[in-house]
Amino acid sequence: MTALRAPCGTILANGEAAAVSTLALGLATATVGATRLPAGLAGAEATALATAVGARVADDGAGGTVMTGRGLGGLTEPDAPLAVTDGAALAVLCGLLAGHSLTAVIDGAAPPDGLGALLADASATVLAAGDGTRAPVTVRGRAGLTAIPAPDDPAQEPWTLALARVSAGLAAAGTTTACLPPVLAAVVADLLRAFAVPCEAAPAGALIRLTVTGEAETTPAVLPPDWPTVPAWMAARRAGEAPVVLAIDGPAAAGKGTLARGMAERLGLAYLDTGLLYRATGMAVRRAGGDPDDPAAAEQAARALRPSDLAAPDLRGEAAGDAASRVASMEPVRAALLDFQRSFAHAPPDGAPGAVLDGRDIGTVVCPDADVKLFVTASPETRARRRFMELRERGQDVIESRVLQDMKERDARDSSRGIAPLVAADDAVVLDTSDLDRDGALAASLALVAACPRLNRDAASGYEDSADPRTVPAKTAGSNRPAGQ
Ligand SMILES: Nc1ncnc2c1ncn2[C@@H]1O[C@H](COP(=O)(O)OP(=O)(O)O)[C@@H](O)[C@H]1O
Ligand SMILES: Nc1ccn([C@H]2C[C@H](O)[C@@H](COP(=O)(O)OP(=O)(O)O)O2)c(=O)n1
Repeated sequence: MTALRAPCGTILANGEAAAVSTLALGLATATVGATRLPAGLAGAEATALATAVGARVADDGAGGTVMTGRGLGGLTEPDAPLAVTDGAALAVLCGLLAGHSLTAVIDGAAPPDGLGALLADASATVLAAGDGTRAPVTVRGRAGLTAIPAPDDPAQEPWTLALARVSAGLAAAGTTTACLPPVLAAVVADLLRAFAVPCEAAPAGALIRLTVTGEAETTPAVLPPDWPTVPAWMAARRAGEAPVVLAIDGPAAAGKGTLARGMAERLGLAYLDTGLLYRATGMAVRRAGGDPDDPAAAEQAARALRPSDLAAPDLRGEAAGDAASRVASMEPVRAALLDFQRSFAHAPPDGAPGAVLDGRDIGTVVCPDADVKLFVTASPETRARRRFMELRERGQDVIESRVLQDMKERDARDSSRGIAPLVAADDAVVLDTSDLDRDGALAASLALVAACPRLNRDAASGYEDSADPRTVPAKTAGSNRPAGQ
């Protein structure tokens, strides 16, 4: 497997996808009952592995696979070496096997550094050939693993080992924590929840900390053919519930608007580009012949602002951006625009079940209680390039180095102002889009929304009413106790 695709684009690539696929088959084989794994998760290698450790595997008739597992601790000892072509998948597999009283040889990929030591902490043994970095690997597992503590600085741990710790933790008493990159964490959290494994997600710097409860009573998951996807809870939210608020902040041309619009469209939410309010205010001052640095003129323009002013055709240009950045540093202007933004968030137009707002201070000032906070960023050079291309496509005659310089000045002004400066909220997830295309950034953000603990908890009853049963985890049949117990 080279990639795991969400409906909106590639969500995990290469090793990450192989590791998630292995975790999925591990969960399926450790659950009594039938789980349908979509085609993207159950490739030939995963299917062969599941069969070799005792799961029953059948075609689901739609390109996917139905795996019938034997329960936690119920895997059987393979009678031949297991073939794994990816080192991350190998690490996850070793973690899964570590909780079983069996010995297995795994051949193919090299084990990641530190895997043996990590699983030794859980009381399992991993023996690697030669210098310990080459295949084959022998795992001697045992029932009743100890949960492996996270390292002192989890951010320094490679994600391969963090995920191996999660897979070993499924069979260990107590909780296991692992810090993973946001998209991977969200997909893993979604997968664990689909099998009813208790899992909490919380931001930890640029990573997400997952806290996973081991020895949980799992139930067979029903994963939709296009998993990973956003669960149906958004559609299932009932009238009268507090609107969902998604706050997206970050510097200029980081991709906030593109992302916010995409999320609003996918989730059926209303969208407010709050930068437009400041742009319209700045341009109103300019059009009246005033100076955007004049606080009295700026406040007056902010108070006089009407929703129809946001449709003015000249608000997207750099002149408007510059004027906006100037009026935005004035407290009375911000106060005058605050009500408009909060009303939009708390009573979204057209009866939408929630709102996405993008700006600079949504997560910190406008909506500090937002359900999900993203701080979208990218390197100044990347952002300047994007803005340059955007302006050039609009027929404007611009010089890239000048755009970069203007952007750095605006960043400095937005970040250093005394009031509502551009900073990430403590509880925001930082999403760096420098190496993500539009689809990748959207997929990552939707996955984060899908993993938001509060929204998932709120949505628990909504699942039952959902018109789309594909994302409803089956809660009725099966458990993770081995058959006959
Ligand atoms: N992830 C991305 N990769 C490449 N280009 C992007 C990405 N996100 C946005 N863009 C482009 O960059 C420009 C700025 O994006 P925009 O969403 O307006 O940023 P912001 O709202 O943060 O100022 C637009 O031309 C947009 O199409
Ligand atoms: N919530 C907000 C939104 C924008 N601003 C300011 C900061 C920016 O310099 C200007 C213009 O913002 P806008 O998001 O439209 O600008 P970019 O598209 O990111 O270049 O307004 C703000 O201070 N608070």
